[in-house]
Formats: sequence, C-alpha cells, structure tokens
Amino acid sequence: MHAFNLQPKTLSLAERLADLAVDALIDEADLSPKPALVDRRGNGAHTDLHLGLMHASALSLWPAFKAMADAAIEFGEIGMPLREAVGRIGREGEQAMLDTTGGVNTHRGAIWALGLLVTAAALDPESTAASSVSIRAARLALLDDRYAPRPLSHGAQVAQRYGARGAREEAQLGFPAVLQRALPQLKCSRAAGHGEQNARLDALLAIMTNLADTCVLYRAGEQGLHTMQLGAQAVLDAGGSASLAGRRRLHELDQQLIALNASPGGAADLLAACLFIDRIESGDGLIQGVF
Ligand SMILES: CC(C)(COP(=O)(O)OP(=O)(O)OC[C@H]1O[C@@H](n2cnc3c(N)ncnc32)[C@H](O[C@H]2O[C@H](COP(=O)(O)OP(=O)(O)OP(=O)(O)O)[C@@H](O)[C@H]2O)[C@@H]1O)[C@@H](O)C(=O)NCCC(=O)NCCS
Ligand SMILES: Nc1ncnc2[nH]cnc12
Repeated sequence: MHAFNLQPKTLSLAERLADLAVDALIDEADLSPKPALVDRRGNGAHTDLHLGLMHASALSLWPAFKAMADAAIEFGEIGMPLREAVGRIGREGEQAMLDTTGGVNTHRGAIWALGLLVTAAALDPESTAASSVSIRAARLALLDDRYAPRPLSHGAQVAQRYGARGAREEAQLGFPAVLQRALPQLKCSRAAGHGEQNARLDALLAIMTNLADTCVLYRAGEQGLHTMQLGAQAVLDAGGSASLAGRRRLHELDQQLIALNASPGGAADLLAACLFIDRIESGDGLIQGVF
C-alpha cells in the first residue's frame, strides 16, 4: 500500500493556465525588495496589506482564472458572449478576493490583466508568442461589457483629475508596459547574468519608469508619479538592482515612495502579467499539461 499517489496528474489546459496565473501572482508578491510594495520584508506603503494576505488573495483567484479559460474554450472566439462571460467571472473573482481579504483590494488590477491574458491564451494555446496573446487580450478589452457596473473607482477619479486611463487603456493597447518595457528588460538582465530575482526587479522598474499608475496618482498625485518614474529610471541607469549603486538607488526610491504613501500597485500587477506571459511564451507545459 502506498501512502501517496505518485502518478503524474494530467491537468486540463484551463487548470494549467490558472496555475500559471496564480504562480505569477505569488512570485510577484514574494519578489523583494520592491519599492513601497508588499514583499518578504514588509508592507511597504500599505497599512491594510501583508504578504500572507497577498498569497491568500492569489489562491482565491484560481477558480476564476480556470473559469475564464474554460469560457474561452467553450466560446472559441473573441466576441460579446465571451467578453460578457469573462466580465461576470471577473466580478465573481473580485468578490472571492474581497471575501478572502476581509474587503481589502489586493488584486483588482491583476484580475483584469491576468484574466484577459488567461482568456487570450486559452483561445489559441498553440499561439503563445507575447505579441499574439496580448493582441487577443486587447481585442477582448476593447469590447464594452454592458453588464459592467460603473463605480466611481479610484481609477475613475484619477481619470477625471489627471486624464490617466489606467488599467483599461493599458489592456486595450495590448499591454505596452509589459511588451515594450518589462519583457525586454527581463530578458536583457537575464542575459547579462544578473540572476532571476534581480532580472524581475529590473522588469518591475522598467514598468515604473513610464506607467501612469492610477494607484500612485490616487495616493500621491503627480508628485508621487514623477518620483516613481524618475526614481525607477535612476536605478536602471545606475546598473539595475544587481549592482551596488543600483541597490542604493532602489533603497532611496523605497524610502521616498513610502514617505509619499505612493504604492505602485498597478506596476506590480503588470509585473505579474509579464511573468505569466514569459512562462507561456517559453512553452512551460501549456500544451502537454502533464506534471
Ligand atoms: C477596468 C478595471 C481594471 C477597472 O478599472 P478602474 O481604473 O476603473 O478601477 P480601479 O478600481 O482603480 O482598479 C484598477 C486597478 O488596476 C491597477 N492599475 C493601476 N494603474 C494601472 C495601469 N496604468 N495599468 C495597469 N493596471 C493599473 C491597480 O491595481 C493595483 O492597485 C490596487 C490597489 O488600488 P486601490 O484600490 O486604489 O487601493 P489603495 O490605494 O491601497 O486603496 P486604499 O486602501 O487607500 O483605499 C491593487 O488591487 C492592485 O491590483 C488599480 O487599482 C476592471 O477592474 C473592471 O472593469 N473590472 C470589471 C470585471 C471585468 O470586466 N473583468 C473582465 C476581465 S477579467
Ligand atoms: N506586492 C504588492 N503590494 C501592494 N499592492 C499590490 N498589488 C499587487 N501586488 C501588490
């Protein structure tokens, strides 16, 4: 008699994609030291978040990601039926997140970005190039879900005040912060032998150099956004997070953003999107699905 069943388990495509999405969220949360964000060191600029909550939130989203992938397989094409199904599942995912965190918004932007990308990957699992997946995700994001409530979210308030269109626009443009900044930086830092954790930190910084992060704008206005963008560029210019000079700049940026209460939560979500795309692009078990 065996205590454990050691037979490899065959996962469905939807289960595999949900695993990859949750892994990307957990890897993002664990990555340290991230400026002003929750990580292994502490809570950054947040009083209501901690690493355990980020992990619990990520795990609570697995059923939603799987359901989005299943919907993509069922509908089989980009159109209103799929967009509305994914919108409904996304809202249910948000509710599962809030139930898990006691009402704290841990991953709203990530549900949006990763939800669209999971759906896009499931629509055509043999076409996993970053550019192909992001174009399919953008086409979905461009469809208007008539059932979506229009709350006066932080993002909507920031759009009124500063004209920044935040997470919605980033997806509708095909995730330029990921494709044009994070993924190239991730690959460049890896190729330079900087180590995986430093390469991921550099990818996050590359996003922060340019993103109109509505989380930062809401909490710290344009001063916070400029501090984030210029500070992230300064770290990369100093040699990135693998270099001593870059680490010093990163520490300064962390202190400055915390002093301003500016948390780059949108950039963190897009790093998770980058890690997800990086994995599916490398073929990481998407088609075969046996583990
Ligand atoms: C289209 C939606 C994303 C809604 O967008 P909107 O801008 O109206 O809503 P927000 O509630 O503000 O959420 C947007 C979140 O996206 C992240 N983000 C910010 N800027 C960008 C950007 N430029 N590009 C990409 N992503 C961005 C960010 O998420 C992170 O920050 C969260 C914390 O933010 P906040 O609630 O403001 O929290 P605090 O400042 O800490 O609040 P207090 O504690 O002080 O009160 C954190 O969760 C990170 O994830 C923005 O928050 C979309 O959500 C939507 O329409 N959903 C409906 C369902 C649907 O259709 N789904 C379809 C497919 S899944
Ligand atoms: N690590 C993190 N810290 C704070 N907010 C976040 N939103 C997504 N990831 C986050």
